[in-house]
Amino acid sequence: MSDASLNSSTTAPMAQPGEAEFGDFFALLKPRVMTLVVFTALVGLLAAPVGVHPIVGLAAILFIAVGGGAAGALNMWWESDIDSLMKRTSKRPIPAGKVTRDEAFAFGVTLAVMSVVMLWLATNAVAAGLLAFTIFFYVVIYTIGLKRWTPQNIVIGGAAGAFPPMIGWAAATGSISVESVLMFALIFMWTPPHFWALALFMKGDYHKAGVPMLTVTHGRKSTRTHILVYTVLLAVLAIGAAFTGIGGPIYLAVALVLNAMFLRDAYAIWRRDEVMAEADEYRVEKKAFKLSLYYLFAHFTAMLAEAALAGFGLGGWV
Ligand code: HEM
Ligand SMILES: CC(C)=CCC/C(C)=C/CC/C(C)=C/COP(=O)(O)OP(=O)(O)O
Repeated sequence: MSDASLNSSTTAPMAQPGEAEFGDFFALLKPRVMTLVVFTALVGLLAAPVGVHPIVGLAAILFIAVGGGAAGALNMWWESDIDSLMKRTSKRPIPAGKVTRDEAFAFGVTLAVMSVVMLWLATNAVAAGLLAFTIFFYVVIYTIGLKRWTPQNIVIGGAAGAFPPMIGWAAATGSISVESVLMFALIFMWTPPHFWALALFMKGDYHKAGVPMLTVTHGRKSTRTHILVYTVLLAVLAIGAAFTGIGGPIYLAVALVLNAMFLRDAYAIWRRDEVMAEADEYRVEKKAFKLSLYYLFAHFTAMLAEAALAGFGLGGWV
């Protein structure tokens, strides 16, 4: 490879326009993270007390997925400089020299506009407006605004990832309700412990890239305390939600088990120091991160089960 085809700030290869393959564009959509995003949107849509025609429901979920993917592509467009510095992200399509920044930008904007317009045509203006706002929030407020500026980036920016069930609910009902706001709140409170557990074992990455994550600005001990505090608040919210319109006995059982497990892990993380964590290669932190994914999946599955039973006149506490 000639020097001219290397990126000047790193030794990463530079992409040539038009050479990217389908898989490279697909990777820009952050498909793995978006699976859970799309699942929470699906639960929002199905749990709503208004029946949706299956074709309309399928179209709505597809457009929400495309909108989420577009937001991921625009995030990678803006962050290609720091992505090339971090081990975890250095193989992404732009730093790996597969897709140019201009291609990623055009791809992201096209899909973002298309997803919003199509969701509007398929469902209603409230759902489309929420999708547009979510994309804007993730790309402009979180990625361009907060992420490189404040360690509260995750706490505030996490709202972006909490909107999808509200979008799903709005696609079915055309409105926002207490139930969909509760789903939002659950993801909002869940995001900080989900991310900070990972930040603890992705040691050095954010430091190297100069991103002011809590681990970098306030240190690792403080991050451990933050995880515990947020997990306690999350448990109160998640268990309390069992006694609202999205809950019921099945949800309560799931919430009690999962929150006990998550609290146990958060407490173990808080009790540890770096020497202990280094010794077992961050086993507890890795376990908590993995559990965070099951945690959210299980809570939303339980909400879906309650809503399905309600359809037969059996859900909730009545
Ligand atoms: C600002 C908020 C969030 C931040 C900073 C964050 C950060 C991360 C990071 C850095 C990873 C590591 C894996 C990767 O690079 O792909 C990850 C994984 C993951 N996140 Fe999050 N996350 C956030 C919110 C969410 C939300 C809202 C969801 C879904 C509702 C979610 C679902 C997932 C899933 C499913 C994975 C595992 C992906 C895999 O298997 O590789 N995250 N998250
Ligand atoms: C419908 C719609 C628009 C949904 C968007 C959902 C959304 C905003 C999810 C956020 C999850 C996510 C990819 C976080 C990564 O944070 P990061 O970008 O800081 O992580 P990185 O370091 O891996 O790039």
